[in-house]
Amino acid sequence: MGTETQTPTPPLPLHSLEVLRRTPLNRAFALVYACAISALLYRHACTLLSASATTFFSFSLSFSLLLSDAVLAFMWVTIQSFRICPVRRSVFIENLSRVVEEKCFPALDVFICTADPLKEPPLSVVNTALSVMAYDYPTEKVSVYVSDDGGSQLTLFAFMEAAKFARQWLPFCRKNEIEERCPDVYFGSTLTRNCAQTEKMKIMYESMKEKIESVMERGGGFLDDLIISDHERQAFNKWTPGFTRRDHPTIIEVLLDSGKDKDITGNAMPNLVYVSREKSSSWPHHFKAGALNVLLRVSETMSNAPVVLNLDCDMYSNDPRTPLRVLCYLFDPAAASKLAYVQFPQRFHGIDKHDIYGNEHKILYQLYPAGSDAFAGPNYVGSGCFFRRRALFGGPSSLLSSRILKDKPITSATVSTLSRSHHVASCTFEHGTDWGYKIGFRYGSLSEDYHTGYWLHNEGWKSVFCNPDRAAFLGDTPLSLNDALSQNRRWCVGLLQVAFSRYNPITFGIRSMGLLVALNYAYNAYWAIWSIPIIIYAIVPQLALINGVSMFPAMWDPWFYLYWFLFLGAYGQDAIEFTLAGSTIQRWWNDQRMWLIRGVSSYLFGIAILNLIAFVVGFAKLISSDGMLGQMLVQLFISGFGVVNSWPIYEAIFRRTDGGEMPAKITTTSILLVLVLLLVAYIMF
Ligand SMILES: O=c1ccn([C@@H]2O[C@H](COP(=O)(O)OP(=O)(O)O[C@H]3O[C@H](CO)[C@@H](O)[C@H](O)[C@H]3O)[C@@H](O)[C@H]2O)c(=O)[nH]1
Ligand SMILES: [Mn+2]
Repeated sequence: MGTETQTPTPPLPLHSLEVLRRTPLNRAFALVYACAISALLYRHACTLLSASATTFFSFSLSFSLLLSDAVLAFMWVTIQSFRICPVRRSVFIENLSRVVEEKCFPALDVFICTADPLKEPPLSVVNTALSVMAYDYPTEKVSVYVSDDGGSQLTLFAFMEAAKFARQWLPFCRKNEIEERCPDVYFGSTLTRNCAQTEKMKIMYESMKEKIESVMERGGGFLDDLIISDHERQAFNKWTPGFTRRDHPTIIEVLLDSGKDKDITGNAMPNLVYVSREKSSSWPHHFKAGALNVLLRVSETMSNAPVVLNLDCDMYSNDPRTPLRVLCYLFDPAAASKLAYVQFPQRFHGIDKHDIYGNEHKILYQLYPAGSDAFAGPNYVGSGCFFRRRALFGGPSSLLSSRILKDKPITSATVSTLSRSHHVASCTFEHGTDWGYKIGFRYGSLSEDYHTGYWLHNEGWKSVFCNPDRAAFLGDTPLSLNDALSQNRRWCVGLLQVAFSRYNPITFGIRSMGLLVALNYAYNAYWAIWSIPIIIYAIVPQLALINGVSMFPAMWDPWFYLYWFLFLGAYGQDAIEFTLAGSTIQRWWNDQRMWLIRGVSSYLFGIAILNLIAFVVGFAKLISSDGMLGQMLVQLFISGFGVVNSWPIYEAIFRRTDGGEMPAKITTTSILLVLVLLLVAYIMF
């Protein structure tokens, strides 16, 4: 940023970093736990080599246990990178005005991605945009770019309406110092002030909402009666008969131009630009990463702000002062030179009290990022992230063309600007360039966010995790079990694409980022291998239990206590961390349960049923033959634990009738699969 060199050393701190008190405890516990793991692996290795593993069958049994525990041990090691130095950051917005004048604030480009008007209702996308347009930030410095990968008239129409509504909404929020700047949330809350002005505003909002919803019902076909200006009509004429979401020309509409457009009190409006990039079935579009790169280039031809905020369409701003928090880092010369981005956690609204499907992802989005903040910083999670534009164009010490550094007014979208922006949004533009590989958001993984953050850290950039008490952004999260699991599956695929690439965090990352940062990344990259121990522990001990074969140390064996220590130690530490981060035990329980369910579900739902059978049969057998109970306690515990944790699945199968139930086909297939498994096991044991 051009301003960095002129800024004097801050007389007052803009931010601080504090190491959490539990750090020494974490380290000591890690040491003890590491010894316990080593002992266990040693025991497995001995069993494997000893005479008791002579048959192929007993060898496989011991091997499966060794494999499971080796994977668990590996994941445990990666997690220690988050526990070795957890920190908490604070910012002091109140000191900002003494360090920098408002007129020196950098311009801010906000990128909002949407892809499907039916799944992502335009009204909610519009609400996201309005909430950031109303930031407590010099309005003429804010530009909002909306990327519409759905290529939908519905979305464009909604934004035309939003542009009109914003002229009322922005001054209304400032004048009344409203905290909730997402109109839908504000008018939906009980705290709304009852006065004539608020009433008037609410009526305007409702009328916009009705218009947008009525167009949605009509499917967007007949807009004629709702379009008043010729200019608007011209825009919709681009939807010619051959237009589909996969094949269509670029559409760019400047809906608000801060050089020209004023709100009802005469103040400048932010820029608002609708972009639907060219699509052609013969060119790859690279999903969200592709959309973001188009916005990077289109915005470069227009406002070219040095700071870029990226938001998913369902993540509205919940705090108008968020950009000021980011400035606290950008205006600290010591921190800023290598700072690529400031990441706010994804936090969600509408989660039920106990979060039965673990949708909060507290560990992923809040706990572990705070653990990586002492080193290179948190990973980029796709939304709620403020980038320095510069960081997306090569490492901190690489040379750059000067074009990136200049921000400029949108200057009334001249013909030449518009033709340039159409050019950079075309689907052939990137062909033969570094886009997506060396610059911009990175291609090659379904989890483009993880992948991009990974490369920035590899290039030597740093990042900062900012998690204020009042959530900066609030988003939607899948509320049904099926959606939650399919989202997880998509993430796992994207992460594995990195894990199995030449540039994976272990063989490549450790050399380029150092051990601890690479382990931060390895934890995510290898997320999917949790399923190996989870599946093995969900099947093998149960089958053995049903057939009366013992696999674990008996109650009177000292190794028995090692198992308990490892299990309780891991779970206990997890539960303590979770609750210390301000959550409840119920939420933690549900979270760990979803972890197990995720581990098995990408494969088959049948496993849950196996647990139930194993538990019942095993229990009946043990009761009838005394002396066996002590021998098989660990196995019985494992399947009992499985049963308790699979509760939501049983519930979805047997009890739910509210649309969240498990499809009958899946249930039948699972039962058949389990029967086959049981038969095979019976023959083998
Ligand atoms: O071709 C596409 C596909 C998606 N999107 C947008 O990308 C965002 C995220 O997609 P979504 O389907 O909602 O994925 P989620 O699993 O909910 O998103 C999480 O996971 C993604 C990576 O898989 C991250 O990019 C997101 O930020 C993160 O919230 C949404 O705004 C979409 O509109 C596009 O713009 N173009
Ligand atoms: Mn989403």
